[in-house]
Amino acid sequence: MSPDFRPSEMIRPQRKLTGISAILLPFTEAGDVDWTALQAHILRTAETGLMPAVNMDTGFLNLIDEPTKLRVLEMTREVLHGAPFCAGAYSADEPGAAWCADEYLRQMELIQQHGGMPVIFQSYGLTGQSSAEIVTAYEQLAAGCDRFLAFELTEDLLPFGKTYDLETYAALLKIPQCVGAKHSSFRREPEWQRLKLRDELRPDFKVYTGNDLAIDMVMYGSDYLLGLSTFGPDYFARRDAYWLAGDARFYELNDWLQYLGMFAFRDPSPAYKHSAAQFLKLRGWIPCDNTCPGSPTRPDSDVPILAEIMRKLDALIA
Ligand SMILES: N[C@@H](CC=O)C(=O)O
Repeated sequence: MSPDFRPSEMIRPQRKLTGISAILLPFTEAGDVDWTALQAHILRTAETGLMPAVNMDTGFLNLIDEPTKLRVLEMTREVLHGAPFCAGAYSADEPGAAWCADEYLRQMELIQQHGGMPVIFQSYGLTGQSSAEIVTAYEQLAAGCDRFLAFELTEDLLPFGKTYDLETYAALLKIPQCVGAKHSSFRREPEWQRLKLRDELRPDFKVYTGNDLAIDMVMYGSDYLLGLSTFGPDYFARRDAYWLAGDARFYELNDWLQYLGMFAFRDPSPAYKHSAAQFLKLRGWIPCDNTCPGSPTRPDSDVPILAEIMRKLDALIA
């Protein structure tokens, strides 16, 4: 990092944060999607003031089939009655696949028809290209919509994830339809660099932290699009209100949410989705903590630890 780069100078107190929450797709004992619980969680999230994001990693976008994706979009539109939401656009493929703009454009069109803003979920075909080709790919997608979010995902969560070089990121900032980007490298430095670049080149562009291991990146100018917030949109909404008000209670609430994030996203991090299900069951919000077939699980011994964190968080927002 260059010597002129001082994160402490980037802190932006009392800022109104934009929070987007990647909704967990819940499952029943029989292994089917629990549509009732999903509907309730989308609504609960929107009612706290966070924008729901469906069909993301937390929604098992790379594991669910087309009818399920479509039904999630339909349900989200119905339950939100015109309130804004985001949804992942993804073209399922294999290592070595060629870039497939047509399938992305089709998915983006579907999302927009349902009233959502597309989030470009990475794929082998997208990230397997050169930096210049990746920029061209986003430009192609921009021609198909008014607004979209880009998304850089850590390979720790999905093997086709990629963190772009800064030149590529700067090129994304030049695409008018790309109004923001979720950054999930799970590292602070590249996100600080992106914030710096954003401030220089395009201040209205939103850098959404996807760093569940450093949720205080919002203090430095990031907004957020997190999976962790699906565990407790109410906790996050309160934390954000404390930040806006300059209320010292922000810090302890953030500390406990971070403890939850560190625990849930520990190695193997893709199992965080089962941690989310265990936590939502403890909260009484879903009846079953089954996760999507094919997704890794956590041991039952995690449950008492999650319960202790939940009790602390509940006390902090009481
Ligand atoms: N939970 C996120 C992934 C991590 O950043 C998502 O669903 O996209």
